[in-house]
Amino acid sequence: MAGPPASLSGQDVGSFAYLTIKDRIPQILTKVIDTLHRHKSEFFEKHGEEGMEAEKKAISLLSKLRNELQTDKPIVPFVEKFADTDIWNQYLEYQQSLLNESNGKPSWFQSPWLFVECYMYRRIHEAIIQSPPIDDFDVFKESKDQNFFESQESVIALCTHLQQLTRTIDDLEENQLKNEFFKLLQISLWGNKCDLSISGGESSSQKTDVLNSLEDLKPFILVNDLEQLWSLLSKYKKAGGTTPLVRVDIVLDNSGFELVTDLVLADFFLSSKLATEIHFHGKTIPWFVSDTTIRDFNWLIEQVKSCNHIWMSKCGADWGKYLKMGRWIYHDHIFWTLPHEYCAMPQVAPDLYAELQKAHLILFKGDLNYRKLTGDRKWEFTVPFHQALNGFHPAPLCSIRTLKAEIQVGLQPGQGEQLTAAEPSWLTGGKYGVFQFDGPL
Ligand SMILES: O=P(O)(O)OC[C@@]1(O)O[C@H](CO)[C@@H](O)[C@@H]1O
Ligand SMILES: [Mn+2]
Repeated sequence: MAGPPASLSGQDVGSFAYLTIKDRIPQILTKVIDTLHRHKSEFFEKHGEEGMEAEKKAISLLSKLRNELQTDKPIVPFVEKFADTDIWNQYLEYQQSLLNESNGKPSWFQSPWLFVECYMYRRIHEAIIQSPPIDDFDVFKESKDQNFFESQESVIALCTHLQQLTRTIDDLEENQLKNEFFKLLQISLWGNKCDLSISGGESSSQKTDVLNSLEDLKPFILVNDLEQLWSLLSKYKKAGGTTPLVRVDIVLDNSGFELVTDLVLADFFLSSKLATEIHFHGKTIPWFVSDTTIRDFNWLIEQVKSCNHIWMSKCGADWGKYLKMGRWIYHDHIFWTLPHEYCAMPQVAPDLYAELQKAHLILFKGDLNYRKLTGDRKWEFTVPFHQALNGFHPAPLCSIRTLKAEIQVGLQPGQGEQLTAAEPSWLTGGKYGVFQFDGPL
């Protein structure tokens, strides 16, 4: 049998991968440098001269990185010792070995896009950890927080909706409950439109009322496996306590508005008794601009809790309690910020794979997770999702993703071609979305 297809790469001039490496990534780096500049006086107040020196050092390392990228220099190994340094450098050697026949060195435009894009964020982190005492500065924190504040109205609307729903949830008929479940899943899907790396780090918050737009957005869901999710979870609920623990894992994506939609969904899982335990998975380092770290997760819940709105603060208080009681559990693992595709998880991070195997359902949020699930490869549009997962089946899983990269599998024959003819940017504009399920029911 033929192996999986080639990786998306900057080699394909004019592709979204190429344009990302050429334009979007340098733009993000420039923004990071600017952020450090703007915090100069804060570093001085906190750390004196040493803080100023550290800022200078980080900026010079980042400028060097931007130059390497823009002149398509070879990818160089990491020097600073960190928890994942050896794994990263081994992966770099592996990429090198793939090129050995042609005697080339992996460079920015010649290597797989997934690899170089992850590498760029890891190099930003290296520049920061090499610059103590500002080595725990999150260069993206400001924009993540801004995204949350700018989405305030939508957050209030969502929290109010959730609180009204949970007050009467036990009286709902099965069909009504299913309807509400589908609504919150769709909100979580469209919440994924708001990531900050696609907009080159520019503000991209939620300003419209998603709740009232769901019907209008339905035609843009290209694969809709929501029924499978319902069958799977309602089966446990109907069995009435024969499976006393029902665990749903959510592999988080972006902080800000998207995280609120995920927490609202996670709250609903518990209130509806469709699940008894929610496990969240976040990033250990700042990643793809808007991704959630433990600091973002705690910060956001604290913000929701201390807000001057009765239903919003009630949500925050409930969420704090879930965490205290262990009904919500937050995990992080270095694997999520490695460049590997997920089919490599059993070898690279067997502990994480074993953890995921305990779930009854795993939800993978966002575009980058989709790219890693499918290996970021040039699959035909009609290849089944199960096949593109390439052996990654820890538990029943579902990708909840708006399309922001030139990759999509599991479509009907002709569907992809029709979309291409009608709307050339359908794969990358974030306008379309999928709920794509894999697993036994
Ligand atoms: O995973 P997310 O937050 O949905 O999207 C991350 C993302 O914006 O980053 C890349 C562009 O730099 C794209 O693959 C993708 O659209
Ligand atoms: Mn993201």
